[in-house]
Amino acid sequence: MTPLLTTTDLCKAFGGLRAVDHVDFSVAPGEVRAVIGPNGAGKTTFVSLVCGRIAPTSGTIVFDGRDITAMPAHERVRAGIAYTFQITSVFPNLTAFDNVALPVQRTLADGRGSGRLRDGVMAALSRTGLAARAGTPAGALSYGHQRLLEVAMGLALKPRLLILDEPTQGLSDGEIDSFVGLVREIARDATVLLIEHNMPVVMALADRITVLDAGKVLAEGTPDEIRANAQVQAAYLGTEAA
Ligand SMILES: Nc1ncnc2c1ncn2[C@@H]1O[C@H](COP(=O)(O)OP(=O)(O)OP(=O)(O)O)[C@@H](O)[C@H]1O
Repeated sequence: MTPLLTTTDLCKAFGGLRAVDHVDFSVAPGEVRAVIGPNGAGKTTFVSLVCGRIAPTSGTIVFDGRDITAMPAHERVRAGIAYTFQITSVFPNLTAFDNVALPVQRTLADGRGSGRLRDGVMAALSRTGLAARAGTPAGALSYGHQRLLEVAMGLALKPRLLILDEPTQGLSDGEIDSFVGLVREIARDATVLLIEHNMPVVMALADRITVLDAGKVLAEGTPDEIRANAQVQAAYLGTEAA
C-alpha cells in the first residue's frame, strides 16, 4: 500500500544537537502509529517537521505522494495534516463553539452558509463529547475538556493525518478511557500519529509503534514486538509496559 506519509533521511539540528537524526519513517493510510521515546528523544521536533512548524536541516517529507518538505504549514493544513499542540492552545475567552469555528472556517473556502459552519462545529464538538458545552468559554472548561476541545479543533479541519502530541497528559483515568474510545473512532476515517508517554494508551491504540531515542529510530513494530524488544526495554520501557 502506498504510504500516506514518508520521511527520508530527515534531520533537524539545533546547533550541535541532532534532535532528529536521519529518520526514515513511513505511515500507511488508516494506521494509528504511536511515536514513543524518552524525554528529549526528538518526538515533538519530528512531528513539528511533519506539520511544518519548523524546517528540516536536511531530508525530505512526502505526504500523499507530494514532496511537502518546503511547503508552508498553512498549506499542509489544507493538504490534510492537522496537529494538536502539546500545550493547551485554546483561546480562553472564546466559547468552545467559537474556538472550533476558527478551523472550520478554513475548510469552508467558498465562505458559503452559516448553516454549514454551525453543522461543522457541532459535528466536531459532538464527536469529542463537548456539544453541551458549546456556549462555555474555553477558559471555564476543565483541563480535560480543554484538551478535548483541541482535538475537536483538529478534527474540524477534517484531516487525513491527525497528529496528537501527548493528548492524555493531565487527564484523569476516566477521561483517558473516553479518549481511547475517541481515537479509535477518529481512526475509522483518518490516519493518526500519536506521541504518548502513557504506555497502556499506546498499547491499546497503536497498530505500530516507532521508538525514537536521541533523534534516531531505535525500533519499530507492533505493540507485541516492541514490548518484547530487549533494546527498547533497556532504553525506555523498563517496567512501564509490563
Ligand atoms: N527550538 C529548540 N532549540 C534548541 N533545542 C531544541 C529546540 N527544540 C527542541 N530542542 C532539543 O531537541 C531535543 C529533542 O526535543 P523534543 O522536544 O523533540 O523531544 P521529545 O522527545 O518531544 O521530548 P518530551 O518527551 O520531553 O516532549 C531536546 O534535547 C531539546 O532540548
